[in-house]
Amino acid sequence: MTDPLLAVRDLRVRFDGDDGTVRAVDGVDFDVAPGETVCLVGESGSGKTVACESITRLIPTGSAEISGEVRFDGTDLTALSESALESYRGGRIGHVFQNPQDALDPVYTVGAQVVEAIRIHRDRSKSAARAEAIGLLDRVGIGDAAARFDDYPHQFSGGMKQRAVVAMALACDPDLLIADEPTTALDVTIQRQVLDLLADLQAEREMALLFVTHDLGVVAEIADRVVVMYAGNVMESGDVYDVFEAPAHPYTRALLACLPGRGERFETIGGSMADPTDPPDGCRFHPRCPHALPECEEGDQPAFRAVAAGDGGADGGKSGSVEHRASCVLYDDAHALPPALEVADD
Ligand SMILES: Nc1ncnc2c1ncn2[C@@H]1O[C@H](COP(=O)(O)OP(=O)(O)OP(=O)(O)O)[C@@H](O)[C@H]1O
Ligand code: NI
Repeated sequence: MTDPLLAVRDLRVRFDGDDGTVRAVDGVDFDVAPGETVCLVGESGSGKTVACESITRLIPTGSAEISGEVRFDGTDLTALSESALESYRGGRIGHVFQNPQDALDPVYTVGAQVVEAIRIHRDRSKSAARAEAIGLLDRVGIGDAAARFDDYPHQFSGGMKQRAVVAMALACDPDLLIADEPTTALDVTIQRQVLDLLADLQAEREMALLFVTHDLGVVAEIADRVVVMYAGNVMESGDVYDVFEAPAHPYTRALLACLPGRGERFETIGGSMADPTDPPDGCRFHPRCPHALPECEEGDQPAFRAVAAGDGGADGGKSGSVEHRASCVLYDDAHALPPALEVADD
């Protein structure tokens, strides 16, 4: 396959808290290829945000201990100094967060903030940057962008603020856009528009998109590849088609069974998220897993195994470049269990 643009290996992020060490991300591996859309999914608290924010070290390192490798276009970002990393942040790597409010400064006009996002990494005259900013605001769907340029954030609706934040993230034409639940804070009707905008921009700019969501409907729609996280670990990853057609890990199956329209029931996963200060041994999901075996309770999170070919990747070639892998003993050589073991009644 093409060399990944982003390769995350054994990423671990720990916070020291009053109640002990929070193992927010506990050995995560995933890749994002150039121009690819990768969705990170998982229940609340599974470590999606922390994993994304560690890529460009947006997490203050004073409070967190980050280890592992984050290779972006061949450079290990974890080894860079703060100032070297700043040239990536908002440069080749753009970010869009859940709440546009947090990304905009209320005391500056929207236009000035887009100009600033352009000029921080690029040598542009004020007038050239202004023209570029208006073009960007227009592109993200802000009507009459030249007139709205001098508005303050409070004069924008929530959806327009998020569009402006997207414009800022695009200011330096990033190779990778990281969007962490970018539509969650918006009204439902607006969510769709912002999602469509991101999908269009991704295609038009051939930009890779790392998209965090817990909405599997959105994943099915936009992802090329899906990475399923639980309790700071990746449980399963693969081409979105393979993972949705033939979810391998019991956790993924349980998540998918929660999707309306999948199977007979619309259910929730029983039990609660593992305690990040004291996660269970073995597979983090075993206390909630309907298929747990005694060996699932011991040791580390199981190693990744390739999920048997031909279990649903019925398209044969299409998804051939992305390996479908699961961290589950059921895919271990010792267990020749049929991978199509059902969780939901579908
Ligand atoms: N600054 C911090 N200090 C201590 N613990 C933290 C900090 N930030 C996150 N955590 C903990 O790390 C774990 C992972 O959090 P994270 O926000 O990455 O989850 P998430 O998958 O993004 O969830 P959500 O879907 O709710 O956004 C949680 O247990 C959270 O409480
Ligand atoms: Ni989050």
